[in-house]
Amino acid sequence: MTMSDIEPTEADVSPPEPALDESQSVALEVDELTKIYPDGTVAVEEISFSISEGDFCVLIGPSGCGKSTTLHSLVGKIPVTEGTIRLGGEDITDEPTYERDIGLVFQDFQLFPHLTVEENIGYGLERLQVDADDRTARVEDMIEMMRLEELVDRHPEELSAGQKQRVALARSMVLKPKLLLLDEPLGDMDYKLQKHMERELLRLHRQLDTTFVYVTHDQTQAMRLADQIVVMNDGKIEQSDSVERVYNDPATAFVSAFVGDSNIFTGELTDVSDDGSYAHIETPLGTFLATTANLRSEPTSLVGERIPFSVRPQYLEVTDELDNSVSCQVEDVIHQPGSGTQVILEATTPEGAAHEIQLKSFDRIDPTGTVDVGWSADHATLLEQTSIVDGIDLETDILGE
Ligand SMILES: Nc1ncnc2c1ncn2[C@@H]1O[C@H](COP(=O)(O)OP(=O)(O)OP(=O)(O)O)[C@@H](O)[C@H]1O
Repeated sequence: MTMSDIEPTEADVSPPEPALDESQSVALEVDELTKIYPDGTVAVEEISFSISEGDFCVLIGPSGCGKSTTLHSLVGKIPVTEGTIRLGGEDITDEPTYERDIGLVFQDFQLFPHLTVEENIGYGLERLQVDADDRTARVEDMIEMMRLEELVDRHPEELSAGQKQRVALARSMVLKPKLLLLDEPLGDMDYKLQKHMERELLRLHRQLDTTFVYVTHDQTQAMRLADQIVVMNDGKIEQSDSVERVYNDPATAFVSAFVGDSNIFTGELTDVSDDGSYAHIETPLGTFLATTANLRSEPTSLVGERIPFSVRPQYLEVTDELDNSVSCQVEDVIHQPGSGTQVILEATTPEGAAHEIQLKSFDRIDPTGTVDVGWSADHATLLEQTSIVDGIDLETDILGE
């Protein structure tokens, strides 16, 4: 089979969109930030990203990847080792916390227990010696916006988790910061309350028109909230992009596996089409055609190398008429009301090794049958290699040698 024998069935490879809308101005710019703790731990290493004004940016990544270190560096709670932080164009890297114009809402809210809701909200303005009339007007505005009118005289111990969160937000927002940082503020809430508070946060974000940076390790929450997602892994940034691009065009194998479900195949890149858009990957399950659109390296420089590609479950179809197909045994059919059916399949290599494949289907699938599963080359995204994904070694555990 030569490359020219195969034309992709869906030639809808659109050029990559810019991560940031260029009509918006940049609120925050982090450039080559490194933090090494006194014991020598390199918590973040040369990370760079920027956020447009008014955007809701979510920082995600597994535990220990450096999210809190990044947040605490932004707010000035810890000194950075190298790099610069700019807010609204101004270098704030060495400024003290109170001069940074950045608000921070903690997971446990850290409200003052001896103060009422109203006093908690007004506390920062009083410390800044804002005059009494202005202070009263701003606190009243916040109370109205956060729908806290009925609760102004209560103390924090008399509030629910959701109400505490609204007070914590009000206390930060009344100071009109340029940037609001939220450190897993919904982490301890039950599922239903979390969903409710997510909607509240989105409403407030729209109303306040402030730039938000929100930290979580919950990727589904990130997808619901974010305009922009920064995916971190092991102290580095894997991808900083719009939600759509992180999901549909993951830059690395780590992003593909961490954000949403994906099928990852690994094999040797054997040849590249004349225009460089597609490549053949020879895997133990067969040779597949995949798009090179997301590769950072020149595709021809990867000929002969082992490289993964990913296909999202919704892009697999029960057919042998697309660019790629493989015969699979149906292992499990899980019906999910409202969102179709998730099918777990198993493809077996000639050597007898099994490879699990997931697909979403609205068709009826015989739970005991064998099916041909196919996907177009444009939905098979070649990825830059990251060797460890959530403890899975792509080289040895997924279609390894
Ligand atoms: N004060 C410190 N001294 C030394 N190492 C630290 C310190 N604080 C954090 N670390 C280390 O730095 C790395 C990044 O930690 P960080 O808390 O930023 O990660 P995280 O992504 O926020 O994790 P989690 O989601 O679990 O909160 C980890 O290896 C952690 O052990």
